[in-house]
Amino acid sequence: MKRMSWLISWVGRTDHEAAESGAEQDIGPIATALAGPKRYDRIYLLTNYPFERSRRYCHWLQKRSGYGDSSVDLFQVDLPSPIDYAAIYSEVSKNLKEARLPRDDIDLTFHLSPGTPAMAAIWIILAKTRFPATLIQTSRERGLEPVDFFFDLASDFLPEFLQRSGDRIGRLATGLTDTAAGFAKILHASDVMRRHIALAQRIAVHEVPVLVLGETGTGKELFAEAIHATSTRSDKPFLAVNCGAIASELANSELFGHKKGAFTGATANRAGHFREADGGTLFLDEVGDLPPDTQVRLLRVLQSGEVTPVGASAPVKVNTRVIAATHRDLPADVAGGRFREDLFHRLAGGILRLPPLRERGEDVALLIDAFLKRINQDAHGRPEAQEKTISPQARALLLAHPWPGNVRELYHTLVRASIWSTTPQIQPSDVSSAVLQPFKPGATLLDQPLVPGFSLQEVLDEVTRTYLSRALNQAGGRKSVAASLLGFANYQTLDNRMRKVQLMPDGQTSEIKSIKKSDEK
Ligand SMILES: Nc1ncnc2c1ncn2[C@@H]1O[C@H](COP(=O)(O)OP(=O)(O)OP(=O)(O)O)[C@@H](O)[C@H]1O
Repeated sequence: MKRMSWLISWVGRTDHEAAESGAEQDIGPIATALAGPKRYDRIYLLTNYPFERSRRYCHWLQKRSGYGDSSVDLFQVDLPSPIDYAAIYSEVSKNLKEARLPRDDIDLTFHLSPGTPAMAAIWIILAKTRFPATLIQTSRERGLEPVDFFFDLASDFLPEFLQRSGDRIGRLATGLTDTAAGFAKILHASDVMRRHIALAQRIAVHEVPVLVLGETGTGKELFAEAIHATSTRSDKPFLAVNCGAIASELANSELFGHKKGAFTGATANRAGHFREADGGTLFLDEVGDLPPDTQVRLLRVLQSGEVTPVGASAPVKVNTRVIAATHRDLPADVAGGRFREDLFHRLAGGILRLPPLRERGEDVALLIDAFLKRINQDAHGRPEAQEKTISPQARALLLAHPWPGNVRELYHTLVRASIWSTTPQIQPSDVSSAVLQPFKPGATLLDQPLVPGFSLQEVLDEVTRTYLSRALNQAGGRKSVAASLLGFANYQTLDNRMRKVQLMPDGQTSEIKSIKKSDEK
């Protein structure tokens, strides 16, 4: 495909004056640009001067620069003032959109010099965001020169900008009531969460990638779903992928697809998750676990908006928003060379750092009540079910616990406490039995009361689950490493044990999937 090049510019005062004075020296910025070595296919001029005056300028320009009638176009743009930034931005954007820009087959060049400084500033903003373009300027002293800005608006400035404006909105919105629907599932009472929700709502409407950092179980996936549901992509797919659970040799094919025959076992074409989520959002959980070559490919996809399936020669366009998450200390991984710095910046179009539950006591209190209500509702109608309440002493124990597994752990502790308690009111002893702690002689798992409902198998499974999860966490999700930490001969043994105790590859128990289902109701 032959690419065309267009020069786009305002017609400024000095351009008009140059044409009107007929001076040979001072030919004005546009004619100076056209005197350069580059030949454009189209000269696209905007004017906020009387149209007739600018039309006469165009005739002069064509004659002077040797461009034919058909290659110079003039458009009238009405502005209330040539220094009204908002009007310049919206009128120019409208005009360029009407010209069906940006287009793959057209290289745009914006000329900064003609017009007011406000007009130049808007060209820079448009070139760095919605209408990617080369920037040039001209001056009497130096003639034509390119303008280089070594920054990327999305990765260098938006995170800071969003953080600042999000904080401001957060402060203004203390007591926020109009939380967007997608965020309603995120139960919270703390100011810190309110601020994060306000920031996330703001990020949601921007088309930037998002990085969600936080300990396990802090709600990273819940935020990702809410951001998707609040974005313009809400009617398109939301696909969650746990990168830590993908074998490294399959990561490229899983994410970017493959062609039939690309490798042994590739018996059919595969679209890959990027294309499966086309138009929507791809949630890359545990992104820090991606192998180095997949990190390179991911960066390329984010830069170009194209994926090249394994074994394919031609790239395919995709329009997939990425929200990435990890419980790892990603900046430390960048410093240690385990995660690419350029990818980190690219992913961090918006950054959310979700605080652990132990730093938000008000949320624990609210979540206890909300989860207990949900547990009672879920149990309703079962013959053995009893409506449970919680004693003040048991609640105090829950409030004092540090919750290393955060919200997920709190929910499961309440599920266990309500199943294990034999009375309608959950007592402190039920809570201390239900809280999972590292296996130590004398700890609660060894002190379980032998009462109806006790099951030795349940206790053993719980111990197994705890150790498998810890090993998977410590191994960053790599099953073979986790298996050797546990003293298993191979990862198949780990897989078998995980299946037996219903532990999902991401360290969740299968019960948590059922919370997600009930969340979706
Ligand atoms: N503020 C909250 N309100 C209600 N439910 C929550 C909240 N935070 C988390 N949860 C629930 O806790 C569970 C864990 O949350 P989520 O999966 O989003 O955490 P995560 O940070 O992505 O965890 P991981 O790092 O282990 O993948 C989910 O079932 C989620 O619905």
